[in-house]
Amino acid sequence: MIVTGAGIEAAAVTRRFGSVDALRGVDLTVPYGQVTALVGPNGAGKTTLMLVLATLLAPDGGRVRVAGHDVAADPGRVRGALGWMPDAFGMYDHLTAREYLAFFADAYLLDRATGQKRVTELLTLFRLEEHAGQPVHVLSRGQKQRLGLARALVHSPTVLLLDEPASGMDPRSRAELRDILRGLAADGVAVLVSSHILTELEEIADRVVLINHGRVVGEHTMAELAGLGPDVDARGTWRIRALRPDVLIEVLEGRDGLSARPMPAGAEVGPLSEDEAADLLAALVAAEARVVAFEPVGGGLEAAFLAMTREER
Ligand SMILES: Nc1ncnc2c1ncn2[C@@H]1O[C@H](COP(=O)(O)OP(=O)(O)OP(=O)(O)O)[C@@H](O)[C@H]1O
Repeated sequence: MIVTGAGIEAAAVTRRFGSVDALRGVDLTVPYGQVTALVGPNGAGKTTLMLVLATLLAPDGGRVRVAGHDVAADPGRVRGALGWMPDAFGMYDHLTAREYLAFFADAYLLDRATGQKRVTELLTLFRLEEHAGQPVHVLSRGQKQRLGLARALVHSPTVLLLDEPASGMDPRSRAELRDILRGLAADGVAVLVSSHILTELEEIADRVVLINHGRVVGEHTMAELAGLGPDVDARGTWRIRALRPDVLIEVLEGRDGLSARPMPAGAEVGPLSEDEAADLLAALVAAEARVVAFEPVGGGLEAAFLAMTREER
């Protein structure tokens, strides 16, 4: 395990497709021992960046080191140190789940005994033992996602890249994914994960890198985002429940320019800053709406995401 430097160090990375500048000078550091989230709207450049980091797409300019190795000069060493789970990946459908993992253990040149032990460990970790003998094509989407993550971990990588890993997973699998990623970070692995499911990232990630139009536009620790205060230009959606929903709706309708969506026994309102939310709560209490819940949806990360994309909507 490399303990100095960072798992990923990218500087001024550019990549163009025809007339589209997908990456316009990305600087990114992914430290060991942490989960870093890569968050941005559709088309921001996340997948393009992940492909560059995974040595699968050559950048036009800039410098990228993964686990201390240059992606252009030393792609073999990068791949040896890197676990990669793309958002859509091929499966060798007629192999069984166990054969599939054993194939990758061979590809990473693990000796037979170590490979078999590792495959069994991963089948257990991802609750796939009872499917070990089944062909991959009969697995459900969520089971395939779990197998894909197991595949990425076969060679015990020190840097892990995951593009939308939670899509298709049920709540239990997602909770397990969270525990597995936290466990890998605790073991010193540098994890970079992209996702649109912001509430989940808040539980998984230590820090978030916001990307938009091919550039990094913000970096925050989760602790910073949790503490976004009234002086921060970030507005989020708030979920309100009240024992008198009729009074709640009356107050919301009486406030000019407020965007509200009714929900069972309450409403979602926003985007609102913390200051505006505090004013609204005071008005609801004064009107005796009997408020039992008033909370931000998605928390600080959603607020930061909405602030980043607000100008475009
Ligand atoms: N092979 C390609 N050929 C042409 N344009 C491409 C190619 N790959 C990506 N692009 C363009 O580059 C930009 C960034 O795309 P990218 O897939 O990296 O975004 P993303 O952030 O992963 O988006 P999403 O959240 O929708 O997956 C987009 O404008 C996209 O159309």
